[in-house]
Amino acid sequence: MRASIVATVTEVQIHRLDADVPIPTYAHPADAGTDLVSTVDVTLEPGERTLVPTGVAIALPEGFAGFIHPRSGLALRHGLSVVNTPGTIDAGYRGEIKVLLVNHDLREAVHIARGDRIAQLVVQRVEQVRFTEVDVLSASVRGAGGYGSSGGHASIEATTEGSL
Ligand SMILES: O=c1ccn([C@H]2C[C@H](O)[C@@H](COP(=O)(O)OP(=O)(O)OP(=O)(O)O)O2)c(=O)[nH]1
Ligand SMILES: [Mg+2]
Repeated sequence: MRASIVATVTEVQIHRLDADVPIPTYAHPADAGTDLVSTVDVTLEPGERTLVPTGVAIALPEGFAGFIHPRSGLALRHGLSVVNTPGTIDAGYRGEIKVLLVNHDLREAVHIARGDRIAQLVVQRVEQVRFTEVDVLSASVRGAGGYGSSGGHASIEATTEGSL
């Protein structure tokens, strides 16, 4: 019989700078992200970026960070994304969470209304490390290979001709 896994929930303090903003919740069990809303009406012309307030400030425990990701539906329908995706919310940050939105659509403006869900916040455990300088790094299988060194950038025509 499989042992049941009980998820532990980490409490995070939240302070609303705007009383109308809902406390973020997860839309479905096991969702990674909880949506953030805009507290302003704003229009982004094609290619434009703007910093959007969300009306919330949080106090993450040490050892955690928040990451602001785009919402895929808005990205698909409107080309709306986050410039610095994922935006990093440090555990020590007590200011208002803001989202640096960008309109990647080449033709259409994106209209954001106050209360619209504009991005999602993913809270994760993070590590700090101590860097130790060495003259030669430990060996690895990958070595310095990167930027497509493992292949996978052949055209679709090439792969359908059996070059997988
Ligand atoms: O999308 C973002 C990114 C950052 N922040 C806040 C929380 C974060 O803790 C702080 C600093 O972010 P970051 O380190 O990315 O910015 P920086 O340009 O390096 O500024 P700083 O010198 O203040 O660290 O700004 C946001 O509200 N939204
Ligand atoms: Mg920084």
